[in-house]
Amino acid sequence: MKSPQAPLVSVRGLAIRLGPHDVLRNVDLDIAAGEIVTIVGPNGSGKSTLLRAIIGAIEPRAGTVTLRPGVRLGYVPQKLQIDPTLPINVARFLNLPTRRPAADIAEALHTAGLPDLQKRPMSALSGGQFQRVLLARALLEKPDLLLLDEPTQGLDQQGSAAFYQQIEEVRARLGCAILMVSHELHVVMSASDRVICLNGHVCCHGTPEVVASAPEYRALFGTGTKGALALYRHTHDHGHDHDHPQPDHHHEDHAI
Ligand SMILES: Nc1ncnc2c1ncn2[C@@H]1O[C@H](COP(=O)(O)OP(=O)(O)OP(=O)(O)O)[C@@H](O)[C@H]1O
Repeated sequence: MKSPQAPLVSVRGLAIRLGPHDVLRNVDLDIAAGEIVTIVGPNGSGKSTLLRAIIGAIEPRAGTVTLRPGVRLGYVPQKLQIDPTLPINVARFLNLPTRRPAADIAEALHTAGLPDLQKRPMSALSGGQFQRVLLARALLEKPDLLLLDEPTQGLDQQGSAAFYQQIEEVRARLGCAILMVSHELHVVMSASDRVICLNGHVCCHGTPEVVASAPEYRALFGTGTKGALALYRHTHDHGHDHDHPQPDHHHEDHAI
């Protein structure tokens, strides 16, 4: 029987092959309750694949993904295409595939930062509103761990920053952990307790500042985002950081 302190998810020695590609190898990762962890990495580095392995959508070639018993996951995929000619409003969308109590839907939309949009057609939403509806849909699962795959794709920098602040709100309100993938290092890092830099394997990890100055990270991304990182870092005033030890920078082959 695992203790309540066991990680929500524990990944060990994960290797994944898709077609001819060895997409992931030797990935170790733990996500603790309530922490916000961001995965960064170049295109094709296996970020989406790692999330999909965690939700059980992809079989590992080697290694294990262990979820704490009873843990609930909410997943926001990278892409969700909705036929724009389909006459479906927000409330109806959130009732698919399972009908939900209206109060639950209203609460999820509120937590996602979107009150009073239930009757709006999905096709009439802005990019930021659409992402928040997807977030609300994941929140309906009352997740212990929320997995977000590039949730701000297509949003401008201001929209992205606002979305990540909403994510912190969600964590503060629901206490769920969040594992998200992002390209926008300079924006997203400010909302993260820990950052994992992935390139088929874990290149480096640690606090945003530690990763931003790690040689492995700089080799992949250069040094150009440091100023923007400082710009978007905002003050944490609700004390949660103290509950989550922030590991120092480690090299690959160490458990995270
Ligand atoms: N079903 C598949 N069959 C074969 N190869 C695949 C499949 N899905 C993904 N891949 C390959 O696996 C690699 C990792 O893909 P993945 O989508 O996990 O990367 P990513 O880091 O999320 O990339 P991006 O930042 O571009 O979204 C890529 O080279 C991709 O082409």
